[in-house]
Amino acid sequence: MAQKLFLTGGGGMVGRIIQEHPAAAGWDILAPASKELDLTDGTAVADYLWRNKPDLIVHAAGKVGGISANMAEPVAFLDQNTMIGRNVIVCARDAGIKKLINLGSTCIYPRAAPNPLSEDQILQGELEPTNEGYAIAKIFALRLCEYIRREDQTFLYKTLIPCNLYGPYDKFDPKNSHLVPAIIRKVHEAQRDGSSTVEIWGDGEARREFMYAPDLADAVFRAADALPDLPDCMNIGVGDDHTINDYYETVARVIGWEGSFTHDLTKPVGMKRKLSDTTKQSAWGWHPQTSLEDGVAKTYAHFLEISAS
Ligand SMILES: NC(=O)c1ccc[n+]([C@@H]2O[C@H](COP(=O)([O-])OP(=O)(O)OC[C@H]3O[C@@H](n4cnc5c(N)ncnc54)[C@H](OP(=O)(O)O)[C@@H]3O)[C@@H](O)[C@H]2O)c1
Ligand SMILES: C[C@@H]1O[C@H](OP(=O)(O)OP(=O)(O)OC[C@H]2O[C@@H](n3cnc4c(=O)[nH]c(N)nc43)[C@H](O)[C@@H]2O)[C@@H](O)[C@H](O)[C@@H]1O
Repeated sequence: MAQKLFLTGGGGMVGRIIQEHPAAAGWDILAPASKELDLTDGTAVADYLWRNKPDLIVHAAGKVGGISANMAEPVAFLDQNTMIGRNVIVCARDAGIKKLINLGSTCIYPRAAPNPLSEDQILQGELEPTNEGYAIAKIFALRLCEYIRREDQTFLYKTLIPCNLYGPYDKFDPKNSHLVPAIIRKVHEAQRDGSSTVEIWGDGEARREFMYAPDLADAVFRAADALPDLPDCMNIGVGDDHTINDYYETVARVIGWEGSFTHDLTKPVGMKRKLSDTTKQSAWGWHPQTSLEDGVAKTYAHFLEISAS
């Protein structure tokens, strides 16, 4: 009899990719959309968990977006993600569910923390203002898992802290895109329209670490089978980063567009660098397998599919 997995955020990029991972076939997955189960409704979440009693929860739901979305809606990013995190984690504990994987984000690290960012730097300094609300909500959920474990070690509530992610089912709308899907759309449209230039936000010298989301799904299923051995929180990353300009060059190469780039220095740039320390991940014996070129090519192929449909 397959174990029951309650996956929050099943309709999103990470959630859909988790359900497409080969290991998903070994689980009986419950993945209600927000219209079926609004995770901001604590009573509904408690009722759902008591009725379904999953063996494991993977918490991938949230209000998620890139730098401009975070700057535009700090209240919603803080309020919704805190409510969702509290309801999923506390209601799980109250329902006696013993296994939970919570997804954090490397945006929780102090903006001035020396890179690479290690897990012991959490709360050791001011947060990045452009996504402070979201980061506070992510820190809240991470600490909530740790406190529950501190009160009762039988609750295996652990947090995986992914670096920036991209991949199929990403958000390509400029309103809430992260960098990679934003570049894919801009360069694709420049090629389609015969434009010779594409605009980069900022000077392009900021650095980011982006991991292909299917690699995170692989780490999640590996973690599901190894929860007792995991630390309370662990970065999940590629362990190397590139400048924003490099990402634009890579996407242009993959798409085959040979134009040039301009820089809009009035645009927000966020953290100068956000590279995760993958020492714990390496000790755990896992590393992502997808190169940036391959990941971008697969994401672009998916983008073309959904654009054509
Ligand atoms: N994308 C990144 O670069 C990145 C980096 C690090 C960490 N993460 C983390 O990874 C997780 C997944 O991110 P993602 O990129 O997959 O996000 P996403 O594509 O925006 O998906 C988020 C999902 O959360 C669900 N959701 C939002 N509010 C909800 C509510 N009130 N009730 C129920 N469900 C709700 C949405 O469900 P519906 O579609 O049904 O509304 C959506 O499917 C998040 O925890 C995020 O913080 C993401
Ligand atoms: C993982 C996510 O990281 C997010 O921070 P963050 O990496 O700056 O979020 P991104 O939106 O991926 O921006 C990454 C970097 O790319 C630059 N950039 C250049 N051109 C563009 C563009 O066209 N669109 C976008 N979106 N960026 C662009 C942007 O200025 C910033 O320095 C947080 O806001 C979220 O909360 C979350 O934590």
